[in-house]
Amino acid sequence: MAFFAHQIQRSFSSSVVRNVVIKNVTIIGGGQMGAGIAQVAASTGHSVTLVDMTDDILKKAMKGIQSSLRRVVKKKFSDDPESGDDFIQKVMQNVSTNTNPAAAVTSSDLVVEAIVENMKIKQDLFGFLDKMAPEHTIFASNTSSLPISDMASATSRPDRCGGLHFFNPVPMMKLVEVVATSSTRGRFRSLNPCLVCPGHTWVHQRCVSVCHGSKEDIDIGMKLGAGYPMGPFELSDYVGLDTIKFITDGWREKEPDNPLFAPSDLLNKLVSEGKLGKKSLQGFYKYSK
Ligand SMILES: CC(=O)CC(=O)SCCNC(=O)CCNC(=O)[C@H](O)C(C)(C)COP(=O)(O)OP(=O)(O)OC[C@H]1O[C@@H](n2cnc3c(N)ncnc32)[C@H](O)[C@@H]1OP(=O)(O)O
Ligand SMILES: NC(=O)C1=CN([C@@H]2O[C@H](COP(=O)(O)OP(=O)(O)OC[C@H]3O[C@@H](n4cnc5c(N)ncnc54)[C@H](O)[C@@H]3O)[C@@H](O)[C@H]2O)C=CC1
Repeated sequence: MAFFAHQIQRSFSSSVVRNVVIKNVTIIGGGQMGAGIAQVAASTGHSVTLVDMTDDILKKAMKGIQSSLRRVVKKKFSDDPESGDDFIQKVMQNVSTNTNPAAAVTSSDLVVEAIVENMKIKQDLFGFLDKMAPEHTIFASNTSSLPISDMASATSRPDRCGGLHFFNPVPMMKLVEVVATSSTRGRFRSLNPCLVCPGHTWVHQRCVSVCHGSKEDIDIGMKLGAGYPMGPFELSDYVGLDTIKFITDGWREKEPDNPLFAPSDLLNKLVSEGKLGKKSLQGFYKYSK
């Protein structure tokens, strides 16, 4: 988890940004990714404001952070549970919540958006926050698939916009893709200038081909045969089927003839029924709370 501070501060190295000390971090979107990013930022001593649309969502996010921290301290403080409790308390004190994004960015050094995977909604958010946040504030997106430069174009600070693509579950995954744009490249140090994660096509292909084999067989085969921790259907449920659909629909718009992005009736059906995966307790599989 020390990764967060280290990674962020080393990555944003434009002349505008180089001397900014990142202390106050605002995360917009308190879903599975936003809550995880808030957790790692708070665990590394940052003062975090987590923003979402309702208090209920934020309450759920805070509960999720607390239970994830309990899992973390069980290992980290296995010999000293009291220190583990202190750690959880300190981290939780570093996180506040707000349903008003304008108020949440007034003293922010870094904003990370982790809202729905939709360009228009992300652009509207960046455009709005641009008017509210101080000049030095860096805007980052956790997008899985959308071009950062298109989001940056909605702001007056394209040289201070980038991608910070965390992986799910954030507290466990050590990889963060740092995405530069043409305005930041050279000045914005990028660890891995990967713009799009082609792994999703693989997941998508499996969705299209489920009619040729059971999902259970495919998942078990990939776990036993390829050593993956989750099979493609389990992983899709874990990521969220709405997110998977947003990603693949976006790619199809760009490359309508590419068979890799052909629509999946099964995926569309599940999403239209509100079966979004683990977060809604039903997707390809059923889950209990
Ligand atoms: C969509 C995008 O744009 C990009 C993406 O993110 S794609 C998705 C990338 N993520 C992956 O591929 C995840 C693949 N899955 C995995 O790595 C693993 O299944 C997993 C780490 C999620 C869970 O591991 P597991 O062995 O299957 O289950 P489980 O036993 O519950 O967890 C293993 C450990 O991780 C811990 N853990 C799991 N999730 C956690 C969380 N959210 N917070 C804290 N700890 C967690 C557990 O407490 C457990 O700890 P112990 O070893 O001490 O028991
Ligand atoms: N789920 C995953 O495995 C991964 C997702 N991502 C990306 O992270 C982003 C978020 O994904 P998830 O956390 O899975 O989604 P999610 O559906 O769990 O959470 C999104 C949250 O954003 C909130 N929200 C939506 N619009 C908002 C707005 N205008 N203002 C404030 N809050 C708003 C929603 O209420 C919801 O709580 C997406 O861009 C996704 O592509 C990136 C890596 C992995």
